[in-house]
Amino acid sequence: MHAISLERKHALHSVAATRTLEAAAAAGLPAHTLMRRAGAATARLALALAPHARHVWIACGRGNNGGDGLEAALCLHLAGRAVSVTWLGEPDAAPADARAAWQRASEAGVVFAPGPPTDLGPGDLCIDALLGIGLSASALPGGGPPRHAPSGALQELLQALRTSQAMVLAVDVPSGLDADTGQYADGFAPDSIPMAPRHTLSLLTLKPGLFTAQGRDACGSVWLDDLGCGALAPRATAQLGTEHPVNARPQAPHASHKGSFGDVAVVGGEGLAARGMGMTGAAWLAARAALHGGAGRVMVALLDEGATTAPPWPELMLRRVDALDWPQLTAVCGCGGGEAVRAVLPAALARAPRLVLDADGLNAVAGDGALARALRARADAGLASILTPHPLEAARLLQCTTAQVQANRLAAAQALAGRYACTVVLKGSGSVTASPGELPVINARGNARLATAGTGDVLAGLIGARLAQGLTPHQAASSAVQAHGAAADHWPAHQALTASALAAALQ
Ligand SMILES: NC(=O)C1=CN([C@@H]2O[C@H](COP(=O)(O)OP(=O)(O)OC[C@H]3O[C@@H](n4cnc5c(N)ncnc54)[C@H](OP(=O)(O)O)[C@@H]3O)[C@@H](O)[C@H]2O)[C@@H](O)CC1
Ligand SMILES: Nc1ncnc2c1ncn2[C@@H]1O[C@H](COP(=O)(O)OP(=O)(O)O)[C@@H](O)[C@H]1O
Ligand SMILES: [K+]
Repeated sequence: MHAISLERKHALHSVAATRTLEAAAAAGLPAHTLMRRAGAATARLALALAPHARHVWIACGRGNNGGDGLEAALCLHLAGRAVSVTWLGEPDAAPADARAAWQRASEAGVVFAPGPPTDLGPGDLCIDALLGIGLSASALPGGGPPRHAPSGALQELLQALRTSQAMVLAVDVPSGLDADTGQYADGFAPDSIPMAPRHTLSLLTLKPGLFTAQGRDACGSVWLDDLGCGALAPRATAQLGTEHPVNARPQAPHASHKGSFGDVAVVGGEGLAARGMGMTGAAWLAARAALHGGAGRVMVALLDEGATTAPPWPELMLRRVDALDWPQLTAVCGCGGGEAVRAVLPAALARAPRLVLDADGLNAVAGDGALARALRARADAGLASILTPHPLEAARLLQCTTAQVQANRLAAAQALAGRYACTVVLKGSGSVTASPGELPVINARGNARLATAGTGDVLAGLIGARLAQGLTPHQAASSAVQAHGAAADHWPAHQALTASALAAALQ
């Protein structure tokens, strides 16, 4: 068992892949072995997390997730801990593994109670073994009419886990969360983020939904125990994090010059005169991030007719769009681009060998079939493209709703990558980078301090810098997303995180 470090990459497996592994592992082991291992692992982690708990309360559901909880109760009881269990199951209706666990726990004298002890305090521990990967998919948003609604008893136990002052350890997955998508099933989403610390012990595999959408808030710290079956794991569904260098310009040769690190041109920043909304700041932010991200030369082509302002940073060079030498550039197109960016896109799509398309550049493609076809054609011409939509922009590109994108972020990013034959970064908590033929990467770095205007422009600039320095689109995008998130994670608590400061902090 180990805590999941975000400093290195990890394989992620869908529920279906985990079920395949579970079946293969169970076939080679005596009956009930996996559940006993799961219970023992849960008990070990419980003892490590709350060594001084006066009481451990375990909420167990009717299925095998509840069976893991019963096995954990037995181990903790045998270790001399004060344990009580609330079990929603019945021996006659329980699956075989869970029934055996109930029998062993009962015979050993584990205490069963209708609800949690009334005096659970901050030093105590709750274990959430209500629902695991058997959560019915029909209850998920968009999954059709729900077969289940959470019963009153289940709701009460969930509420007790969420309002308890005691730390909560979730077995396999926080109950009600879909382990594939990170979305709660209907009726399971909490009203607010719980105050007590959360831990999640994922069993057999790490699942993608633990790290994207609602997953990060639901899980807290994530641990993995492969139950001794890691060697049987099937092909990964996705990857958590990346090991590409956080600093994309490590140990450059002495005989380098500024042309060795690529030219980035940021094209965007509609002026105030066009529609009464000045967005030139977005272009400067992307340019500054490209500079700090290690690009050799950074140019800015503002979509601001008649602007004669000097660059706010002298390292940045102003260019008119018609003076851009497209074939030599990595173009970052769309940041603050407004309506004006539409006119520039045909040239950018046709001529830029490396293109990062952000914000209004994406909206223009979503609303114009000719631009969409031009984007799609770039792959056949050997031109590299990266799209960086947030969920609303992704929904426009996929002609669906934001809720549908969020319902399965991994699938949405992969669908976009397939549709446009390019790399896609679907932003938001647990950003997903998907590219045709590559394992998608979920980034679990970053936090809500990034939810401030302009951080997306900074990301686009950083991706551009990495693409200009020769990383593949998938590497450039996934490593930049990780570096952007890591910068936010390391941000001093007492210091405001603004997009400008973030751009300057990048390396
Ligand atoms: N087998 C093994 O080898 C191993 C399995 N392991 C463990 O088993 C877990 C998977 O167990 P599982 O398949 O029994 O599913 P589980 O998560 O307990 O849920 C099923 C229960 O929930 C109910 N239910 C479902 N949806 C619902 C909803 N929306 N609202 C309300 N109720 C809902 C459903 O009701 P039913 O459909 O029966 O009416 C049933 O009672 C896995 O996460 C891991 O912890 C480990 O020990 C490793 C080895
Ligand atoms: N809660 C969050 N957790 C992690 N990352 C976040 C969160 N909120 C925003 N971000 C990140 O911040 C950036 C915001 O980008 P975007 O929505 O395009 O903003 P803007 O257009 O203002 O620049 C994205 O990289 C996104 O993933
Ligand atoms: K659970």
